[in-house]
Amino acid sequence: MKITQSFFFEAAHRLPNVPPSHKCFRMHGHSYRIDLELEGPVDPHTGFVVDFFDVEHAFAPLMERLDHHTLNEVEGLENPTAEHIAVWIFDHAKPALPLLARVRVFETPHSFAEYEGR
Ligand SMILES: Nc1nc2c(c(=O)[nH]1)N=C([C@H](O)[C@H](O)COP(=O)(O)OP(=O)(O)OP(=O)(O)O)CN2
Ligand SMILES: [Zn+2]
Repeated sequence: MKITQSFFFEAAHRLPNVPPSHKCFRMHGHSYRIDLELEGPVDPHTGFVVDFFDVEHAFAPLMERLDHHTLNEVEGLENPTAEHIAVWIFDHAKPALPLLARVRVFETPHSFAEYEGR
């Protein structure tokens, strides 16, 4: 069974490795949406794969590091593309969420990066 929980945060970033003529070379902001997908068996008693409240609690420390921050200043996100943010979130969230199977990072409603840990 798969479950997905979405989180939303605001952050600034710039992409240091695109040409200076690229608009994303300049500092700007996004309203990010993060989808955390967890996969595992349904507990026969609770009916949950994982309680959504527990997912929220486990993800809260990472939200603290991202929400209303300049992502380039976050260790490991010096080049904060959606792809790198997806990997960063997966790697940092996995220890607290062992059933984490996929992370999607939406920079806009119509563009996202997806990472499954490989
Ligand atoms: N493969 C990727 N391509 C781009 C990424 C990325 O992370 N991975 N990031 C960007 C920039 O962050 C850019 O700000 C993205 O904005 P954009 O898709 O252009 O969307 P906007 O809403 O800001 O602009 P519109 O003019 O409305 O399309 C670029 N590429
Ligand atoms: Zn951007």
